[in-house]
Amino acid sequence: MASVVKNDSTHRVPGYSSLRKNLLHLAPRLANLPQEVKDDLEDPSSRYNIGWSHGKETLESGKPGTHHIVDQIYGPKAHYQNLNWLTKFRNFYAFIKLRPEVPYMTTVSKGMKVHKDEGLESILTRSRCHKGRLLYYFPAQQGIPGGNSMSSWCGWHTDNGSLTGLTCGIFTRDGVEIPCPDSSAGLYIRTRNDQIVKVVFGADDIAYQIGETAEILSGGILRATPHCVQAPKGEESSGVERSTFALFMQPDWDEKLSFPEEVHIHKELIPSNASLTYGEYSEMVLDKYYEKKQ
Ligand SMILES: O=C(O)CCC(=O)C(=O)O
Ligand SMILES: [Fe+2]
Repeated sequence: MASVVKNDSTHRVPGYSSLRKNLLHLAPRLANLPQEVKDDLEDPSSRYNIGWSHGKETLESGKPGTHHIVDQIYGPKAHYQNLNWLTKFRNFYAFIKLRPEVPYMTTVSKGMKVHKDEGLESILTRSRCHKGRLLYYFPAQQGIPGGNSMSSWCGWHTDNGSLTGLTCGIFTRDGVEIPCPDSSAGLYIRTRNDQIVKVVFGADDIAYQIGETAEILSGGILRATPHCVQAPKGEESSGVERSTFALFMQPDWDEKLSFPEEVHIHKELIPSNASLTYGEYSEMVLDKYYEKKQ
């Protein structure tokens, strides 16, 4: 994990506490809308990267990602312009309110030089393609095979962007916030020396994870953080849902990336000494995790 930043007087995001709460409480509301409303928010042409997505992503060697997501791309991007889904669901203008965090978060990446004279910070600062994802985890069915595994809510994976900012998730039952009955539920990461660690941070803090693009562009100096999400277990956990928000900071779609000779991740996808745009690279990775575009 890159770091956990305290939302204290030195790093304060104005109004963060209420923005977080208001946003996260929208997740169960959206997830419980009638199916036809959610169908209308789907966008297959972006391979469910914006709008409503339920069980479309495949993580951890063929295991479906059991999480359910709503995404919004900030800023213009031809690839995503065919669906202005915000106009369909006005409440999600809350996403836009979190936008001022983007430059704040990029300061974390200060000093991470990705090639000769270009820092990750400048690539991320000029990017208009940061992606917000409101996540909702449906209550886990108790007593099903595999339900006890550490990755029972979301399979092990690394994020595709450069740096991911995560809010502290909330647990709810029927949309009402509750303390989680099982303290082992939540986000886990694997460290560089192969230890599995539960990520614990405060309601007003933001956790940052390193993504694949930062690993690739730094030639492996930075390492993408493998992570998964565990569902709560036991009878008293029935009906417990989880909601959180991830901000994937990533280069612009058209940003030309020079990949180092030695690539440590997605080796099979990236030709050696490749010069790809971030968009081309993303499409390759999406082919791996989603059904190929027809
Ligand atoms: O739910 C979380 O805390 C993490 C979500 C996540 O890993 C993702 O959306 O890529
Ligand atoms: Fe992730």
